[in-house]
Amino acid sequence: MGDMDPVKLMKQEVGRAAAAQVKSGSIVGLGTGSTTAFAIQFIGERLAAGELTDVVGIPTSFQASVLAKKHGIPLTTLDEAPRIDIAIDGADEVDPQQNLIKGGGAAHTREKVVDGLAERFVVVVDSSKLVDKLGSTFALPVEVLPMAVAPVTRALTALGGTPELRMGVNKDGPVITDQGNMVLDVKFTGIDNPAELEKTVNNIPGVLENGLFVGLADEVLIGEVIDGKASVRTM
Ligand SMILES: O=C(CO)[C@H](O)[C@H](O)COP(=O)(O)O
Repeated sequence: MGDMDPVKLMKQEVGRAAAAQVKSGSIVGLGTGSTTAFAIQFIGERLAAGELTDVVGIPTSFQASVLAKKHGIPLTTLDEAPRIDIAIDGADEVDPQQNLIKGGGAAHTREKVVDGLAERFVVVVDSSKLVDKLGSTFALPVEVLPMAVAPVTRALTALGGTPELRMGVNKDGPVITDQGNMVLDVKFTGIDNPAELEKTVNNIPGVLENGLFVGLADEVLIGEVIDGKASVRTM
């Protein structure tokens, strides 16, 4: 196990467990983020070892496609693929009903398309992501057309949220998504009805998609480190 940071270790083991679920001949939705990055790496390793054949990926972001190429996973698109057998993706919060907040990497719009189409959507998280109520630790990411940032900010404030425009790191100005839009991170003091809020927010003109994933997850794999030993459990 070495000296690997425990959070990284949890992410690695949960990524490995998700990659082990991929079968030969599958079309795989490839999520975004540091946990899914391990799953992508292990799918690539299984392909290279000949343990898996005929696997193609559908990336949920530019970053996922970069990683897939690096690890030798052939890619396809939703235009070409007749189905998605399994999608593997991370989350920023998971509640006891397996509802999620996603979008910490500003990729939630494409992620919802791909994860939502998958026959089986497997979520990979470390135990720090588990919450009793969504919105208690993480602000809700909302992708917004740049020309609509001001009115959408007002509408989200009227809903009781505190929106903040996500700013770039090592880049002046706001984060720009893969679609050329901006992201408002909206702090709520706990979300009582995620299904209703998901629809209400998406109904604001200028909103492309928000990070509430309600009723989409089929399985949540949780990485834990107990007494220095990494393990994976299902929810
Ligand atoms: O939703 C996401 C990207 O938009 C990620 O899946 C989420 O932010 C979790 O990332 P990580 O595995 O790095 O904690």
